[in-house]
Amino acid sequence: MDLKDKQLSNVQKFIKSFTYAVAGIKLVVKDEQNMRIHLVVSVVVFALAYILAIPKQEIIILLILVGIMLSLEAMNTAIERVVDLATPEYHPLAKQAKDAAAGAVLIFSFITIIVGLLIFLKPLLTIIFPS
Ligand SMILES: Nc1ncnc2c1ncn2[C@@H]1O[C@H](COP(=O)(O)OP(=O)(O)OP(=O)(O)O)[C@@H](O)[C@H]1O
Repeated sequence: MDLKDKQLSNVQKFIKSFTYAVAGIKLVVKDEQNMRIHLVVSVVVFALAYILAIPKQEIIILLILVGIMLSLEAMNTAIERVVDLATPEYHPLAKQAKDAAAGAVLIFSFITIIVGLLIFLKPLLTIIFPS
C-alpha cells in the first residue's frame, strides 16, 4: 500500500465515522422529544438574538452553550440506551445512572437559562418599555 492509498483509507475511515455520527444525531432527533424541544428553543434563541442585534461575543457564548446542551442531550440518550442494554429489568444502579445523566442535562439547562436571561433581559425590556 503506497502513501496515497494509506491517505485515502484514512479519509474513508473519517467519512465512515462522520456518517455514523450523523446517523447518531438523526436517531436522537427522531427518538427524543427533549432533543426536538432543545432544537426548537435554539432556533428561537438565535432568531431573537438576530432581531435584537445581540453583539457577536454574546452570540458566540450562546453558540457554545447550545452546542454543549445538544451534545449533553445526545450523551444522555447514549447513557439511557447503554443502561437499557445492560439492565432491561429494574435495578437501583440503572436508576442512579439514568437519573444522574438526566441531572447533568438539567444542571446545564439551568445555567443556560441564567446566561440567556443575562444576555436577553435588558434588550427585551428596552424593546417592551422604550424610554
Ligand atoms: N432499568 C431501570 N431500573 C431502575 N430505574 C429505571 C430503569 N429505567 C428507567 N428507570 C427510571 O425511570 C426514569 C425514566 O427512564 P427512561 O428510560 O424512560 O428515561 P426518560 O428520562 O423517560 O427518557 P426518554 O427521553 O427516553 O423518555 C429514569 O430516570 C429512572 O429513574
